[in-house]
Amino acid sequence: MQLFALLTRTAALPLKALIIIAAGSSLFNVGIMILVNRAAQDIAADGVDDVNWLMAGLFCAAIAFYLVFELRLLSRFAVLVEDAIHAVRCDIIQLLRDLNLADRDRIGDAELYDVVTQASDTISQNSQYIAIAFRSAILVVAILAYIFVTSKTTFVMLTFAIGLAGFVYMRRGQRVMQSHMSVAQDDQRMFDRITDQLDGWKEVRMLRPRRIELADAFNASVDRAAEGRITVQNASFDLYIFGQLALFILLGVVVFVVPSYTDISTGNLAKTATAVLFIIGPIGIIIQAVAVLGSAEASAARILNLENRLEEFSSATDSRKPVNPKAFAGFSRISLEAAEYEYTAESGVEPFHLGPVALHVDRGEILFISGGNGSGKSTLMRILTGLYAPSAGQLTVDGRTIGAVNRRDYRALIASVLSNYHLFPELFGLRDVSKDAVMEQLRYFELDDVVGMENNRFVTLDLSTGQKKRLALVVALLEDRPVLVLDEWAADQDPQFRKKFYRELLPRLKAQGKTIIAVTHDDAYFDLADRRVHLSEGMQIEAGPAPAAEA
Ligand SMILES: Nc1ncnc2c1ncn2[C@@H]1O[C@H](COP(=O)(O)OP(=O)(O)OP(=O)(O)O)[C@@H](O)[C@H]1O
Repeated sequence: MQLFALLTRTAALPLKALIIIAAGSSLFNVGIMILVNRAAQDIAADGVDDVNWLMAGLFCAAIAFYLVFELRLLSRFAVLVEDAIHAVRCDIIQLLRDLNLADRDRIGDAELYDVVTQASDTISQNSQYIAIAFRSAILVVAILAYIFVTSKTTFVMLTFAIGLAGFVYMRRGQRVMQSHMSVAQDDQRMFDRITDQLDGWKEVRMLRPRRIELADAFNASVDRAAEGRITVQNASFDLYIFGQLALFILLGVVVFVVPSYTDISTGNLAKTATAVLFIIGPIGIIIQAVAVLGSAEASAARILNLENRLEEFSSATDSRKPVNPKAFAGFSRISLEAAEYEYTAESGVEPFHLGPVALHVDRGEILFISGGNGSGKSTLMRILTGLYAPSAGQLTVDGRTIGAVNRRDYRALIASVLSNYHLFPELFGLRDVSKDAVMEQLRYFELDDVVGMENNRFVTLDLSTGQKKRLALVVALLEDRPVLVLDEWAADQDPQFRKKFYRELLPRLKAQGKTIIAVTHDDAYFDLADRRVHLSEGMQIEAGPAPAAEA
């Protein structure tokens, strides 16, 4: 059972303690039943006289003890479940943080959000059912033991009937569980459509047919998800009805079949019938729990499935030893030696292949990378930044190959603004940078009027495209690392600032000893580069001489 595997993954279930608490709760529950039976027997024998205070007192005491054990069981289980969910969420986020970019690209956001939020919440919200079902199972055993003592024939008949009904019930329960899994997939598709709507807000607004078709697609995904839910609910309801029916049959067996086929006494028949009435409650709870736990089981399966995939990826990822930021601090040359990269083929489409590429950049140099759209520049930058591992050839620093063991040390050399960069509202990882240093950079990038800092947070990120890119470069420069990697940074800048970037900032950074690797289409500034690599359709071709013209 996946749910059990998930709950016991981080710490063994304290089964002994739980059984003791559940047994305590069941014991007092059975005690209540025996007291009721006994009181009924006394009344039948002696008629109703005064209140039997001893029995009433014992009855109240049994209820009080039952409550104490029951509450303890529920709270213990809640802590257990929350601990397990917390641990699994942390594990998944940790595994995700450690993923290579190439593997990260293969995990859908919808699946990730589902696992970290919805699937975990489903388990958390249903945890009390696990506890109550566990207690109910023990209670059923205890009541059956009582029936065994009262009438062995009834016990055999009941055990057989409960076993048969339980078998059929569980088989039907598996089908419900499969329906839960397909509902989760429908939900993920619906989430993708919502993302399309939110991310494509402007595009949707601008083209009415797009709005209509996207709305149709969204409605279809919502309908599908709703249909799936109805199927699950109907199946759960069927299961519940089947369970109830089985219970009535059970009662019928005791009242009609048992007296006819056994020599049970009237007194024992009454006791057994009461016991069956008492067993109906816990069996009913187990029935309800199985129906509800189907969704928890499906959620646990989704969580463990994602975790397994992440673990598979992480076995091929970078070493977990602590990063040594000084490992390559004194480097002289970064090189790519016949490096190649190929994306994973998706549904029959020929994957893009980069390389072989051979290049080097020496400390303090400026390397430009140029090429047409889709020629592989960004892919090359991801290799140069250590985000992608080359599928052939190698990335080296002063002859040392960069691989799984030292890739994180290598990345500590580099600050970057890549394509699809993300601006964080806070200066994460830059706590030691003074506010003055930040303000100085903001002034240099002419952002001080629009972006302020408060408590290490930017006051706003509501900026123009070019301003956002400037802010991303501010953050990269504050990282103060020896190598700066920029992917078409100047593309969104106005001509004045573009000139300032090429003619003032880059030479200044070079003078400070920074190594700069930049993707650029600005051929008017190619003369700045110490060397240039040109790509065409993934192949490295000889870079032409840089135009001498001053922009
Ligand atoms: N995650 C990915 N999975 C599969 N293929 C990809 C992926 N990212 C990019 N590609 C493919 O790799 C090729 C090169 O993309 P890349 O982004 O490196 O080009 P580029 O030179 O930076 O283009 P541009 O100038 O348009 O930004 C493209 O044809 C693209 O389809």
